[in-house]
Amino acid sequence: MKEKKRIYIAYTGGTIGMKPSKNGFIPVAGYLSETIKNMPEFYHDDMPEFEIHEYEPLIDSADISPEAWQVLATDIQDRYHDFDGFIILHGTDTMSYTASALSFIFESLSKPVIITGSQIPLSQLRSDARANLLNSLFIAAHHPINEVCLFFNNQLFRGNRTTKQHADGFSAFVSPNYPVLLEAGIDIKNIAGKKQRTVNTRLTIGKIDKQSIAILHLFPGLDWQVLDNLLKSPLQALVLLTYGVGNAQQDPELLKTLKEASDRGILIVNCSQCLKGSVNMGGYATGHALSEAGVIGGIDMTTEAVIAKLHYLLSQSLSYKVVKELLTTDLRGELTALND
Ligand SMILES: NC(=O)C[C@H](N)C(=O)O
Repeated sequence: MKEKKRIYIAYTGGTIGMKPSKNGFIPVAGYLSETIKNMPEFYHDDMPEFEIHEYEPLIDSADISPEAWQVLATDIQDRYHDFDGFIILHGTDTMSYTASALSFIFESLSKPVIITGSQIPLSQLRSDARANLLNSLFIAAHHPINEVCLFFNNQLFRGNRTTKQHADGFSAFVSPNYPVLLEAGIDIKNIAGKKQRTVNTRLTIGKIDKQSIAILHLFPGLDWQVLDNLLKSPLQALVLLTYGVGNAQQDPELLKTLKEASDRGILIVNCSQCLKGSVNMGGYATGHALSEAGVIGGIDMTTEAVIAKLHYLLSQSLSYKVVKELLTTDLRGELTALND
């Protein structure tokens, strides 16, 4: 008989393992593992062996942080040699941020890492957790894609390309600018997943700390004083959510404020408010003016990927120039390089 693959499950919290209480769903220690023990399908002959490591405390993913990302990455690094693949059980609210952050922190990943969760707890009727976890385990063992992936509602995505699009539907995630990697239907269909041999080399991980970053969503009538105040705070980077392909109001006051901030060494990244498509500051005069003011194009990265990338890059000892360059460089498949 073929030896079974071994999968490590890092259980951080989220709805998947929650229990109903009089104040709504709450994470309860031991509850998820107990529920799984009573589900024979997880022990089917075709399923891999798995070990669940429950974090303490279990959290709602609203409480995730760069410090917690570092703990998670170190945990996986410590167990890297003992397992064939890794699953992270996580709340959906910030799942795309964690998937993006881990993609950057893991600097030499050659085994599958799949992050998943659910909209309804595993123990509840009509839960999506059973399918999400069963498929994640099955895929990690039998269809490994050696990168940080996110599995939800029968689709395996590149983690750093995802965003949460639905607050209460089962199709909670989309990958607006990159195709689905695998589709779980009657068969597991490979769409854009790159198959590579799983090798047991050492996993190198990078440092990640909390950095001073802000996001500003442009809208008609935005008072520039608000932006000015934000840029006066001890800020390292600002993500500017602009219109369409990266356009902003053609107001000299705005451009002057941005130019001064970027001259002071604040990184200003231009991301579109649109879900799909890419920033191209050469497209319109309004966008061109931003690039003249020192604003960096976020290309087709999700806001989650940009935030994670900024936390990661600013945690390395890199010069402003190098960080600026790496922001627009494809590090882990998070952006479509302009010549692709
Ligand atoms: N579906 C979920 O997991 C939502 C939950 N609030 C969380 O993100 O932890």
